[in-house]
Amino acid sequence: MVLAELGGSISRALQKMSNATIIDEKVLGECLNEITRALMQSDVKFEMIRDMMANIKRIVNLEDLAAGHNKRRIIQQAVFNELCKMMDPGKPSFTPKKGKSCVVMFVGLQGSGKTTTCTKYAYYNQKKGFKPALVCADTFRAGAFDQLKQNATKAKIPFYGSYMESDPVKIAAEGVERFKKENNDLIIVDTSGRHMQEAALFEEMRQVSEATKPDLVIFVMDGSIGQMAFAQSQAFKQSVPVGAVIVTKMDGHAKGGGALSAVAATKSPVIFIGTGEHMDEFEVFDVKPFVSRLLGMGDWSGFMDKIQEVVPTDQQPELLQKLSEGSFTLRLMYEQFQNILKMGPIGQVFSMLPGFSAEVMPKGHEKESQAKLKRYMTMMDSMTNAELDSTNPKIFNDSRALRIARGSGRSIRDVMEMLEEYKRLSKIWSKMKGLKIPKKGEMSALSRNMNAQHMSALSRNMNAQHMSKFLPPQMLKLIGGMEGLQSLMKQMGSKDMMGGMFGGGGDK
Ligand SMILES: Nc1nc2c(ncn2[C@@H]2O[C@H](COP(=O)(O)OP(=O)(O)OP(=O)(O)O)[C@@H](O)[C@H]2O)c(=O)[nH]1
Repeated sequence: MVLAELGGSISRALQKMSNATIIDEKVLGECLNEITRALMQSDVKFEMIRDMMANIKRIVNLEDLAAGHNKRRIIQQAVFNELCKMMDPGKPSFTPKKGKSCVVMFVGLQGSGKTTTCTKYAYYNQKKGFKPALVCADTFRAGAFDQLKQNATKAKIPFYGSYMESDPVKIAAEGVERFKKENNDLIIVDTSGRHMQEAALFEEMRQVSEATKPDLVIFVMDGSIGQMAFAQSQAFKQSVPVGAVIVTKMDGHAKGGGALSAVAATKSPVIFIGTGEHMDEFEVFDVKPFVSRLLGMGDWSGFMDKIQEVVPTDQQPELLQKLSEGSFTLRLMYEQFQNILKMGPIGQVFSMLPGFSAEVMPKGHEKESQAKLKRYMTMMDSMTNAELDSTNPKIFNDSRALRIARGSGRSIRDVMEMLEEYKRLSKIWSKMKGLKIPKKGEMSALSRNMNAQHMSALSRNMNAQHMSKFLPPQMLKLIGGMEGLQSLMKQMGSKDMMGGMFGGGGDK
């Protein structure tokens, strides 16, 4: 089961529970059993699932929850929090600082994707303004140096290695010294891949670590190693001070559950995931937005960042205004599809939108998904202005549907499918109704003075008082007024309040 499917299964279990008239022990038990099954199928370690379930049951004590309490929301929130807790060791990893020389050492099993990931990491940070350099201390695999050299040259990153020298400790120490002298602020050391049984190679890795004194050791693991992940990452942690994890090959059929085990075994956070063989197929990993996206709840701050990036500045206030009025029209959907098509890695963007999970837009199916959007847009091109600006899907009677189908060369069934999609999205996005937005002029001033990072920092730094001003009154009431909001923000960390609150998988 790939992670997107895991998210889908958990969302469905929660949805099934939400559809029940009364939530009693039986309904809750069934929901938790389904979630347990889904996690087991994703290779999550049994002990972790057991603890997660015990915690949820402790938080959601149905007997203690008075009738007025919103049990659905409390259960969904508990599942969300526990999933986050599983992936969050509670302490951030070391982050390199520009202009200050730092050494990052990569370790991992043979073939896990270490060498590829070293270059991706260097390339990513180079784009952020660092001066990275690569040192190849993998003298074990013939061809490792060539591979690193080739990748480094492509990305114009300086590198160091040797065809002659067979002592990795010596190469590592020399490389680090040289790049320190050359004022490179991010010196990345690639080491040989190991098998768990090879005690001598583990010793060698320990010596490289001693010689280079890394500020951060990153454990690279293949996302598909499943149940073995716990023991393997633990073995690495026992030899070198692993401080962060990168999970690779998350684009394939990786079950991904092993990643959670690696977090538990190394007590270190996952900081990036690899999603392909190419240099830029590399994503920052952030727990709450990830879980939010996994469950199809959207990643509001990520989405806001994307809006800042791609929606033309003068269209931003209008979009937010319309959303705040709750008038999600077909025209708005059309415009959003247009923006999405412009935004690039469509799967990524889609999963940030409330209502779309990664399951809806699976990686590898981007072409089909793009074609679908274009098909919908062609049908919308055959609509009248009144139809596009209406918020009432009931106006689409048989004769209108037939006209649109004929006009666009599609079948009535296609038109119906597109209208169903509109209804589904409209329901989700209507939760934005009442969203307080900056006044006219303020938004463009805001965009002029702020970049995407500022925007997400803004939503991160909001306190409950600020947040309450942005919430529709009925939503504030639903979560128990200011007091409820404060405790919810404490539980979630304010960063993803918006994603959680406006998300599709949220309250019912
Ligand atoms: N699909 C996919 N392939 C990846 C990813 N990361 C690495 N690979 C591929 O995995 C294979 C092994 O990657 P390497 O970087 O050579 O692995 P390594 O861990 O350095 O190998 P050793 O030096 O033998 O330990 C290569 O074919 C890479 O292209 C990823 O995120 N997705």
